[in-house]
Amino acid sequence: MAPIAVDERPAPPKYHEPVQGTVYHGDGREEALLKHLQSLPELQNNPGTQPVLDAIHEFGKGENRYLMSVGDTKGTGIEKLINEKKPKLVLELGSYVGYSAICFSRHLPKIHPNSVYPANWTGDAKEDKAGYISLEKSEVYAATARGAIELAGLGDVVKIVTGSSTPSLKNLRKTLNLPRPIKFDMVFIDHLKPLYTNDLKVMEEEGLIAPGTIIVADNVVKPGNPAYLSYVRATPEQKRAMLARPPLKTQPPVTPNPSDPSDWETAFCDGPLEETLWTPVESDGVTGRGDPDLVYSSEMIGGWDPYTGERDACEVSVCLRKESS
Ligand SMILES: C[S@@+](CC[C@H](N)C(=O)[O-])C[C@H]1O[C@@H](n2cnc3c(N)ncnc32)[C@H](O)[C@@H]1O
Repeated sequence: MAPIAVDERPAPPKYHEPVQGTVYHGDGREEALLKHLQSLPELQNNPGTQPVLDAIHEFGKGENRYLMSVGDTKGTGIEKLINEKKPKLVLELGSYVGYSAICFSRHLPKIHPNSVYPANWTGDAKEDKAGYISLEKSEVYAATARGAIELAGLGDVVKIVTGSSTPSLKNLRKTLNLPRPIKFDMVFIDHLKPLYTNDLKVMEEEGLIAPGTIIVADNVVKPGNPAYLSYVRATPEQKRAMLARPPLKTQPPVTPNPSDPSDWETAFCDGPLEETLWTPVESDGVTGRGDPDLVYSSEMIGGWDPYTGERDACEVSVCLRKESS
């Protein structure tokens, strides 16, 4: 595993205290954000994507306006990755108000100018499809995201699917009328932290993740996700041994993050895999066994929360190959 890629830029200014344990979404701020964006004269008439991202970020600086977006520092690292790896089909878990969807999807039409985007997809398996599919549980947040994405001129490029992620993933091919196999080139996981591992396993089973897919998981330092890191850093042998054990009916104690930040690079390489035998209730009864034979190579991209100045990172895992068991 490569070391944490250090972001050389200074930490962003601190606009809010850490929000954990407080109400930091769902109190009307997302609807207020949409109204605000739609009221700004400079965002009407195709302003491009950056002014919309800047306006979302500015709004989030206000009192009780913190937004749980990926933000600029981690976002820039992922944008670099997109421009380097040139994914055609990108899947996101957790749209929220659309910041990451705008930030990442804006590169697709430049990289793949001749491809067909979701607004014009047909069922034709031979079609040269590109696009950004984003899953969001909340109708309210999805409405804000759609509005912001329209203002950014990306309405044809991004498709938001509302509903709980796990059943949405099970039904995704049908919902989007996509042929099988349909592998996504990149997946951005940024929804409910305990769901990361179960949903990753569901995507493996559904063939949405396969050799070549790059998976970027946000917030693996703040608040952290030891079970997820253990899964993507485990060997096929470790995963097979784990699957031989019965599923857990209750959530086991969550393993804490390492106390020394320099340990992040190697932490969880032999981590709490047993925690992934528990399926959160939010999975709506869909249990993922996953494909233990998939081999990943992982590294972290460092950055900061865009408003609190807390250090955070994304785990970038490349699916290298499928080992025969
Ligand atoms: C951290 S925010 C996403 C931020 C967004 N990716 C960005 O960077 O702009 C997490 C989002 O996941 C959504 N979410 C939570 N549980 C979900 C589930 N089971 N299925 C789909 N979305 C879910 C929340 O409603 C919230 O909008």
